[in-house]
Amino acid sequence: MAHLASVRHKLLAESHLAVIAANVSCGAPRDGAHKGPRAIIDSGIFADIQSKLGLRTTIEDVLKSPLEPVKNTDLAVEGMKRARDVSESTRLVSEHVYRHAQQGRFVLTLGGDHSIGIGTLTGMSKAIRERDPSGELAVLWIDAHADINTPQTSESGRIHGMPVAFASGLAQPSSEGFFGWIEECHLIDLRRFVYIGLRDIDEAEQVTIAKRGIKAFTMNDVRQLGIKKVMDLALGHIGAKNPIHVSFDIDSLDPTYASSTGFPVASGLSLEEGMHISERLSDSGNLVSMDLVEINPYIATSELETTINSGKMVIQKALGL
Ligand SMILES: NC(=[NH2+])NCCC[C@H](N)C(=O)O
Repeated sequence: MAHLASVRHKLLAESHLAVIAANVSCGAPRDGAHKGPRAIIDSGIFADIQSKLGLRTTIEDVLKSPLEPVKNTDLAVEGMKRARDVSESTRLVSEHVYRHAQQGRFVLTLGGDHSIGIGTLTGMSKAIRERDPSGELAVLWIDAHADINTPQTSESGRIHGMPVAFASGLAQPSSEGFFGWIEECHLIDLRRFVYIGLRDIDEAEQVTIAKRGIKAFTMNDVRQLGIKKVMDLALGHIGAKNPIHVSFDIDSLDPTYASSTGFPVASGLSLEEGMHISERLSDSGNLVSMDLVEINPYIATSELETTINSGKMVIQKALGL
């Protein structure tokens, strides 16, 4: 039987894979990402994982019925479109993630647009702090986009471009209280945060990354250094002991491997490079949770199978298969 490498982390007490279907698309301008989780689940990936790894696998939907795009809530509140819906759905994601992580389970959250990262990062941060006060959560953000806009800097007002800002405290709750559920104990520390795959960064995001000294490997860096060296440096930056959460946006991959997504950007990671990232994380023994986001079955439908297959491969490698 294959070995679930990540179970080695001391914080993972149970042989239990908690899959959270974050069927949320209100953070993105286009509808459809809320169908991403089912598309992945229906591919049969978990039956495979369960039988090969002997893991108990549970699957939970975050929203009973996905919120429909509602025109009149589409107006921006203090720079955020659909603030109420995204605040509420990410709060639910955070609670689900926290509940499982607190029990020592590996948490895999399927998106959904990337706003759900607000929920996964905050839920994990809180759980890790409680379980091991000396161990701080580290985050690897694999993405074509930096998703670190604040409501003030965002040109689109879409919250899937803001999760890193909300989860790190750079973005503040609105005066009406949206995202007011995020407390100090939920926040991640950007000193233990690394980007890989960036190639479409807004000007204000560039400034934030430089000003905060956030570790970032763009696609140019990946081409110059090679993915192996990039992973050596990323893991070195994080430190050998800290538990790791990886937030993998499918659009980090080149559109050849993943075009069923809302914001594909040319010249991305090859599938092999994506799998290398997962494999290295699994081998580190420190991976405790993962997101796979932004698969949108309504886009490039003829390429959906390829996109899902790419998603499956990066998940399987991360779990040690
Ligand atoms: N998760 C994503 N696909 N993010 C795309 C964000 C695009 C742009 N930077 C924005 O803030 O609107």
